[in-house]
Amino acid sequence: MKKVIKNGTIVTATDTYKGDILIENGKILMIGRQIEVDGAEEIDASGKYVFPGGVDPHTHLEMPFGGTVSRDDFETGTIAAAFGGTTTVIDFCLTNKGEPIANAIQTWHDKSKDKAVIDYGFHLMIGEINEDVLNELPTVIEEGITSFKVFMAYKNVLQADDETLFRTLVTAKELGALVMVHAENGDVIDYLTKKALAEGHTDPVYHALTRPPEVEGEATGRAAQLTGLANSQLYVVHVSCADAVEKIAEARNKGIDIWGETCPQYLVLDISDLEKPDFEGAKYVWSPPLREKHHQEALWGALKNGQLQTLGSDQCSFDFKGQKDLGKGNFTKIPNGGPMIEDRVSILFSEGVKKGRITLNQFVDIMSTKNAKLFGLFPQKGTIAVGSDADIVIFDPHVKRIISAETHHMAVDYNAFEGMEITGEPVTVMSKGEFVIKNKQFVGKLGTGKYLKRAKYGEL
Ligand SMILES: NC(=O)NCCC(=O)O
Ligand SMILES: [Zn+2]
Ligand SMILES: [Zn+2]
Repeated sequence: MKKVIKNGTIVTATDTYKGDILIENGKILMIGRQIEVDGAEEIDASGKYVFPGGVDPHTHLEMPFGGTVSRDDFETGTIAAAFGGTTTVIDFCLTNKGEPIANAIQTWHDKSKDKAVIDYGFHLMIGEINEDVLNELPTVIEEGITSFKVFMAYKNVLQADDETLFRTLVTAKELGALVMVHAENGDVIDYLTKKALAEGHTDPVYHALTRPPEVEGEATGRAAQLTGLANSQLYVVHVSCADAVEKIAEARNKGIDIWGETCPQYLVLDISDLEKPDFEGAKYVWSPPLREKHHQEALWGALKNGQLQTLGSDQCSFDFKGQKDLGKGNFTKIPNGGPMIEDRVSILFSEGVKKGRITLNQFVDIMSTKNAKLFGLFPQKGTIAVGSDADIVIFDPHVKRIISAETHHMAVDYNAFEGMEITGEPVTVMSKGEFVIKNKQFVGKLGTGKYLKRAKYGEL
């Protein structure tokens, strides 16, 4: 059945205008001033914004980590994402050294199939480069996994060495993939954490104190230099501090093809959250860690002036009770990660647009369009245009609400933004023309979200 979204203010990364949107067979068929179609279902968007669905380029759903598994899976995670106005996620497929990559990818297909309510793609983690890996990568690209992730931290677990990073950059250039890095100096962190524990420092705040901004700045600068040397392309995930922003800006000024993502937690939370009593600081343990407050303005400034281009959630949720408490008495055993998928879009709108830090069009670009472009999904995703998937968010820009675990839709037992008042909320969310959220109620079906084969980097 055809649908028409009527009387809304359509906002894309470049334009803001009043118009109606006609949808048929999952696609946007027409955009115009007054569209009347006999028999079409009409959805009134008067007084609301109509955005392209958010594209979250950074999630870890049902991911094994720190001796446990992240709580939100492709079912609860994508439902929560939809409530928050996100209609596409790109999740990290982890690999194990010595095991075929094809097995790892199959594991991620098994986790997601018949569960997701919005579309999804995968990035591939590269932990080693050898002949077997090199032989498999062309097939990986053919299967639409066109971004490779290298961890420069988590020594003895996920961390890759510089040779692996460099060879990944060289190979990615040849194959048309975008390399993503978790940029922290894992060796220095390893030294600092052992020293802290030896001195008897076990509280959650030591997670941040043993991963200072310098270790992120250093790793970001190193990755950027290696990208220049390889004449390749790099996307730095979860940038948390001014030190890393400076390195990205410096590299961009030199003409290096480098992009930077930050996350909502770094824009609104700070290191003082890690000092909360009764082990509550563990709720805020993720990597890179929360920083001193002044870093927030550097991140907002970088989003405004284009030195950072995207917002990912880095969703990797663990319950406070039963998971985070694995690290009671030893901060290094607290599983790293937090629940962010649901509030990513609304926090950017409320703290960014409403507070005048970014424009409405920048907001759409940062939470959706740029992500779709960088990761080979545009214009199928990331915009409102004739022929694009009808992934659409009808957003009330005036409603005020308090974020709380009591009302969120993630499976996890706390919300990192608990008690924060924000303005603006998705009311209705469509994936490929079908309602997933209708008037703030979940009406979607498990399994309607499908795997997305993505285009090569730069090939639109
Ligand atoms: N960010 C975090 O602490 N956990 C998820 C894995 C990662 O992105 O490093
Ligand atoms: Zn990371
Ligand atoms: Zn992550």
